[in-house]
Amino acid sequence: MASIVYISENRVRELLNWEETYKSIKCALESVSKERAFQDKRSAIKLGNTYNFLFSMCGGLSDKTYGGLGCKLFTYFPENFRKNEPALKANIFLLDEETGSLKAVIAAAHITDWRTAAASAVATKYLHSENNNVLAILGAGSQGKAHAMAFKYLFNFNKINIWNRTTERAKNVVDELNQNNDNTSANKVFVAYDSIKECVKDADVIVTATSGNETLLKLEWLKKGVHINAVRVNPVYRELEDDIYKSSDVYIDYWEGAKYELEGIKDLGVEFKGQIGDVIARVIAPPSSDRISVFQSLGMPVEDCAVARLVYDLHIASNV
Ligand SMILES: NC(=O)C1=CN([C@@H]2O[C@H](COP(=O)(O)OP(=O)(O)OC[C@H]3O[C@@H](n4cnc5c(N)ncnc54)[C@H](O)[C@@H]3O)[C@@H](O)[C@H]2O)C=CC1
Ligand SMILES: O=C([O-])C1=[NH+]CCC1
Repeated sequence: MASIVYISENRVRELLNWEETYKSIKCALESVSKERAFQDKRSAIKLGNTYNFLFSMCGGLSDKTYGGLGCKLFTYFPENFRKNEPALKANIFLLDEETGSLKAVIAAAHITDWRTAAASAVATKYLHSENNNVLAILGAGSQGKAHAMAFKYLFNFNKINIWNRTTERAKNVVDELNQNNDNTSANKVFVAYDSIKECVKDADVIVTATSGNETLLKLEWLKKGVHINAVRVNPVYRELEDDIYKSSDVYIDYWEGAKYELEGIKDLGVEFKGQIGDVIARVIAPPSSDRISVFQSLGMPVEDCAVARLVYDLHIASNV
């Protein structure tokens, strides 16, 4: 029996790059439109009388380059910050597609950040073709930071505004991103804001990536034709006010998840236009440029399979 490979968070960080992550996630998103994705909604188990959860996301993606079979197990323990530990801990179990044997266990917190940011980037590419000058990000946590890096790299926005509930955190993240981007330029690309209204005022694209229960974004603040990637996943609380959903073209990643996790948005009378993969595959049209578009992201099991396969192949190729 072949030995089982373990790939740590540090090793994943060394291996991943935005070009390949983007391509693997585009493949995963498109696969739902081409019957190459085998997956269901994520399962969630509440752990007794706590706010702790254990989730699983299992599936298979059929593709020569990015195909994989696997399952991501992750926990969300919101009180972990008291122990100086991240709330989300994740591992992907990658299985052999021929035999079902376990091939690798891959630490997946970084994968989750990067693949989610890459999914927003693919959605932005296919739903919003023009004017990528100013990006606004609400939330300077792991997702907010990964989105800032991905969108700078993949689109080259001239200005990336970042708001966080505590401005101190937004400033720290902005300083770190500017340092890594270009230490010498007087015009810094990343700018911290303490007002959401000011942060999004000139934005062509917006990302919302917080974990609070408040509605953050108002329709009256938005530019015509703006594209929004709404990353927060919660069946009850939403970061965008209801009027935004009602006045926009709303796209999703996969129907199986949306049926269960996005009921609250459907209850507003919003009809989803379809899956991003259907736009990539030209089964449905993208929105017209004067409409507000929303990508309501849930995160799909096959995204994890695609990036796990990528990480595994890169690890094996550079480990000989
Ligand atoms: N769509 C997808 O595929 C995925 C979505 N997510 C979602 O992304 C969101 C962010 O996750 P992470 O960045 O990993 O978390 P994190 O814990 O690193 O960051 C959370 C952010 O939310 C902010 N926040 C907390 N309470 C707030 C409030 N009441 N008002 C405004 N901001 C508040 C914090 O300041 C922080 O910036 C979560 O809602 C999570 O469910 C996470 C992974 C994948
Ligand atoms: O797809 C994913 O991994 C997650 N979605 C929401 C929290 C984590």
